[in-house]
Amino acid sequence: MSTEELRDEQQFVTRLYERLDTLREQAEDAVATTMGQVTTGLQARVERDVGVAEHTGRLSALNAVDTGLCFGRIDHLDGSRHHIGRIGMRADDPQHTPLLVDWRAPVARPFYLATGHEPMGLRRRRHITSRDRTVTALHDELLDLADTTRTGHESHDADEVLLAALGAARTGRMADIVRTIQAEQDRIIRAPRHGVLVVEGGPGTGKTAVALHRAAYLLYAHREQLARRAVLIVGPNPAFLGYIGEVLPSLGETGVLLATPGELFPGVHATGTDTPEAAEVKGRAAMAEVLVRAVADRQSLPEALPEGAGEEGGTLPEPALEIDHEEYGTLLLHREMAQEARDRARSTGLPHNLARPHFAFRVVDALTAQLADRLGADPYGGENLLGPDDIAQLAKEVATSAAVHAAVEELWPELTPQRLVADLLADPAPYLAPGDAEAVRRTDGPWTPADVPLLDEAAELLGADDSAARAAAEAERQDRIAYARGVLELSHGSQTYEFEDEESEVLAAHDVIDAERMADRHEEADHRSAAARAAADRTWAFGHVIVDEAQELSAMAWRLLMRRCPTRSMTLVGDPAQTGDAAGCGTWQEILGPYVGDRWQHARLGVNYRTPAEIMEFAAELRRDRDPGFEPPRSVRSTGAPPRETTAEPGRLAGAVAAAAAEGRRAARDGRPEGGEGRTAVIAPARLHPELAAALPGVRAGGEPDLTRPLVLLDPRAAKGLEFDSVVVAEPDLIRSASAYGVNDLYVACTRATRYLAVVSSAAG
Ligand SMILES: Nc1ncnc2c1ncn2[C@@H]1O[C@H](COP(=O)(O)OP(=O)(O)OP(=O)(O)O)[C@@H](O)[C@H]1O
Repeated sequence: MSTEELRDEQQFVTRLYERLDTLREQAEDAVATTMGQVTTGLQARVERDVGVAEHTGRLSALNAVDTGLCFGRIDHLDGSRHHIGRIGMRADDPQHTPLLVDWRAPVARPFYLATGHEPMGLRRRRHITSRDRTVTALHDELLDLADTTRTGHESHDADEVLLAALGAARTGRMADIVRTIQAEQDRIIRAPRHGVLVVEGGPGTGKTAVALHRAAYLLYAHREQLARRAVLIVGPNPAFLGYIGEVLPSLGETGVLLATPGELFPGVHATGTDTPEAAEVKGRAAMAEVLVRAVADRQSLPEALPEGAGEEGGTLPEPALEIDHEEYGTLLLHREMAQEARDRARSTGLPHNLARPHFAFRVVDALTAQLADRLGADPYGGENLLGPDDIAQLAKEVATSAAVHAAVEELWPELTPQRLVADLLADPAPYLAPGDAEAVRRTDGPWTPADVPLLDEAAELLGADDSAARAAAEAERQDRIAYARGVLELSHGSQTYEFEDEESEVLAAHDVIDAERMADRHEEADHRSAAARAAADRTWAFGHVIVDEAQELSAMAWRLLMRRCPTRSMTLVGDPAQTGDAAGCGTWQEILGPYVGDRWQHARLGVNYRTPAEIMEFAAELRRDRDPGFEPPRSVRSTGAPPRETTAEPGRLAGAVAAAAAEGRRAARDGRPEGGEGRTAVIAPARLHPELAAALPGVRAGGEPDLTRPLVLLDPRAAKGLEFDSVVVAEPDLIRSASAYGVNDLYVACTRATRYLAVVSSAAG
């Protein structure tokens, strides 16, 4: 190995870290100075907030990229070269010479795509491996086959760096793949932002990794728009979100909201669970229609008055609502009057709560006319004796009457989504077939994830009368715009935090933003990040939405997500063979057709980077019972070790699982020159957890699993999207056949391991 090359590279990397430290210090100073500014007046506060947000954003990006700051170099045929890293950096010289190219910059692309066949102008590609700030290895690939110069670091296996990454001990937290993105993945990561892109691929093909790197890429390429509108990433459960939560920060990106579908209705914590039947019924597209009917049914008409009631003291000729006006005595709201008011209110096309004032207005109008007839009637049969002023006064007295308010409330109540959905679930019989109604009936208990799309749909149908709040917000915004004009002058010299590669310009604020957009940015700086504000706002429109495990979402959940993304700029990743939830939709066309017709793109990933070939073949065989032609993705590695299948004596399951887990932990640890004990998971049906937890060291049953512990116990559904060095699957037949699971869940469970899989069944007996 050429020590000279290594030394030169180390010198360069040391220089990069020195520059990083300087930039960091500058950002820290800038944060401290800006925060310490004594401000008086709104303009000064806005200026300070803009500054603090800008500097803290830059500082957190700089803090996050310390590990593996620079990981590659490309040498061009013309003799020029670029170092590739997590962020772009320029030297502190008058020319701002580029030092490090951001991996997302177009200049960096050949690092990921060039091959001997298509070298893209490259002579050589170098992978730089470091530990902390020390360069530990170089791997060079020669792309110009005519080149005879050698560095002594030529890699004999082009996949050496990739295989080392794949074989590394797992930590319970997903790592980024920025050093080793493969060509098929790179094309998806950098696909255009607009439109819907579906990424399909079997287990371990990098769908999640690609989706996260795509988010980072889009935030880089469209920072202005996406920083303001934020990116939403939807994942199946909280454990999964915890598992992927560090990838984007390690790429210097924080403007992203991670959420499960059950977390997308602000103010509601969906802690309950549904039976599979209930979740399936609640997820059907037909529930949207059910909610429309439920709302319409709450816009009611007067029923016949009881015998003896009414003006003449006898049965009324038609149904009417009796209203005891505080001053004028009994008023009668006839069914016909109410119907007319209801028709007019409905014809506005407004949501229920917003149409309510229209209904109330008509009712007041009709009752005023009734009262005027009564009070102003000419005993000699002439015209009504009341003038317009008298009638206006009467209308006021009708409109402010508590009794009239109560009548309006009875016929057209103000509704909250929570009340509507709770009432519907308590009494679903009028809307659903008997079996379905039985499945969803619930009179109390916490909200469930499947309730959330119903609540959101209900919120759409009901609307909230927030006109006063909106008017106030708009007035405030106009103020900010006025002050932003002043700030733009002041920030003449400030730059966005693209201190990047040579492709991107160094943009001064005044070049790219006008006062209005600046005002919006100030609003963000004022309080929270766009992602935090988006989390609290049901009507937020995200700049881009990424859905992982997209095959799990119900039709109702899709309706919710589409509302959050009116531009339909979305990336959906999933694998229909891993669908567990009965509410999960059918084909992509069925899912997307109602929203975008056939205008969506499809990309497929075909290489499994996680699961060794032997384990993958075993898992695929499980599916072939049902689907004889099933072909899994091709594994990039093989270990030579087939999965271990053991049978426990009756009553000894826990002991056998514990023994397999202990062996799994050894397998996770052994033969690692770089150290690390790895992670092991026992995946078993939830009802076995108490018994198994008692036999597994340091493991608890119930609660959110802590994936950073060396050994965890998981339900098959909770294992979705995760990975471990070693996995023990307990009672596969139970997973395959239990009503709560199915063969897809067993397939998911068996494809989580990077090294070792054991399957433990109880002997029949
Ligand atoms: N190019 C790559 N370089 C290094 N590691 C990679 C690469 N692509 C994928 N991996 C690794 O492969 C593993 C599987 O990736 P990921 O979880 O994204 O797959 P997936 O398709 O979402 O799987 P599943 O559908 O089973 O959840 C992860 O450890 C990921 O880091």
